[in-house]
Amino acid sequence: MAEHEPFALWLRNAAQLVQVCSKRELYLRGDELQRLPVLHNASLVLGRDGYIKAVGPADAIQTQFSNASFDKIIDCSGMCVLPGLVDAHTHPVWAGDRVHEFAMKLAGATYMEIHEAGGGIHYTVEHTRNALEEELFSSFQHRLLRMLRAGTTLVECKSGYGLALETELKMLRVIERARRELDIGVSSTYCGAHSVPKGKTASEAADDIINNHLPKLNDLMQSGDLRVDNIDVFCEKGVFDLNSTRRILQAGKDIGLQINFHGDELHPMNSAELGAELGAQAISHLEEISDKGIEAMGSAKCAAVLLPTTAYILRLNQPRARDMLKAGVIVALGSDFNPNAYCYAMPMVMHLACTNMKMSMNEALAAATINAAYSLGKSQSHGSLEVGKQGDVIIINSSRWEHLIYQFGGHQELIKYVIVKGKIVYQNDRVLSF
Ligand SMILES: N=CN[C@@H](CCC(=O)O)C(=O)O
Ligand SMILES: [Zn+2]
Repeated sequence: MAEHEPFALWLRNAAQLVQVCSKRELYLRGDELQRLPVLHNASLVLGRDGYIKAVGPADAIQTQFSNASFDKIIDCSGMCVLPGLVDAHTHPVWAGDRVHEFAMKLAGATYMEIHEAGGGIHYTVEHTRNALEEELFSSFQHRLLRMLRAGTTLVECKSGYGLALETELKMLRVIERARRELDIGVSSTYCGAHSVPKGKTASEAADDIINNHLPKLNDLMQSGDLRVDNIDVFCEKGVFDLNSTRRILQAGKDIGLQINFHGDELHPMNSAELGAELGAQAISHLEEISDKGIEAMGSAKCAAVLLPTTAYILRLNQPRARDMLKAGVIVALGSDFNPNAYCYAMPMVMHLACTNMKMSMNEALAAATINAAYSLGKSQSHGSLEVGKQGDVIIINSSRWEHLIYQFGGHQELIKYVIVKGKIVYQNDRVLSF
């Protein structure tokens, strides 16, 4: 079949083209992760509508598109083409860094000791409440650009440094603006239950969220002013207990939000069991998950969003990735970018997942693409290189894709192009020479 219409991009002759999925799978788990579909000497065509039109052997694509015109052709000889990376968990809108707390933690303070002394999330809340919306947008935009340069084309972004309605809405507006104006995919999460505001109990904070925050959010969503995809709660000892968590998540689900929350991070809370029961799309952290929780998440197809940077920085127990994979849990990865875990780069996250959580490189890549997209309810359109999917692609300057994980911190030089919805949004022309 000859193709005549003009196309946006022809990525041709890639040494490897890593599809991740080839049968429109919405997630990969168990044995499916042993081998990922990788085409050798392959090409990919992106349409002007931003979607993938063809993927296949270079000579077949050459024949099929011999009469077509392209806005741009990239010769990918010696390079690899992969799906854009999906970062399934970030807190990227805030003011005031916490480098001083990093020093305290290095000196032995725990995350909760700092939190209970009024630092941690509380410190960031204070600074974020005082920041102008424009300032928050500007620093957020800069962070998104850095994520993009590290290969992320779709990112989950949480509110949660307001706690009070006014600042939570300010953060969600900033996220909404980025979603509308910037060339990066955004999944927006309301995380008003990130911490219990000073002067309130968890139950009072839950009442405020259910009676005041969520109805307002619902109005703004209905009027089209705001799009919010997910609801999050920090379910943790000394933060939101299981009962308050359940009430908030259920109320969020009732207004159409996907449940995607923090659970079983520092203490076993039975969060995994709760999430499975409520039909959560995903639960993050899970360093302290129970055996029953693993089983429940596997059966419920609730994604486990593992965050290797958190365990690394806070010196926590590593999440039990191997047990989860063995039990058929859908494992995804996120950077957890926040003032505690200051890491933008999914290639480094994948590396840590391999070294510290004992995942294979195939498992890590699937977790940072199709499974991360699944955790956001977006794997129909994102997370793999298949015809009909959104054209989110990265091209790396290496003839074996595994270098993206192997070269710890090397992604800055390796990533040559980042393409979002068929548009080149980053091109790295850095020349490495002495
Ligand atoms: N654990 C709760 N929330 C964040 C940390 C946020 C913060 O410390 O500012 C996390 O996922 O690691
Ligand atoms: Zn988090």
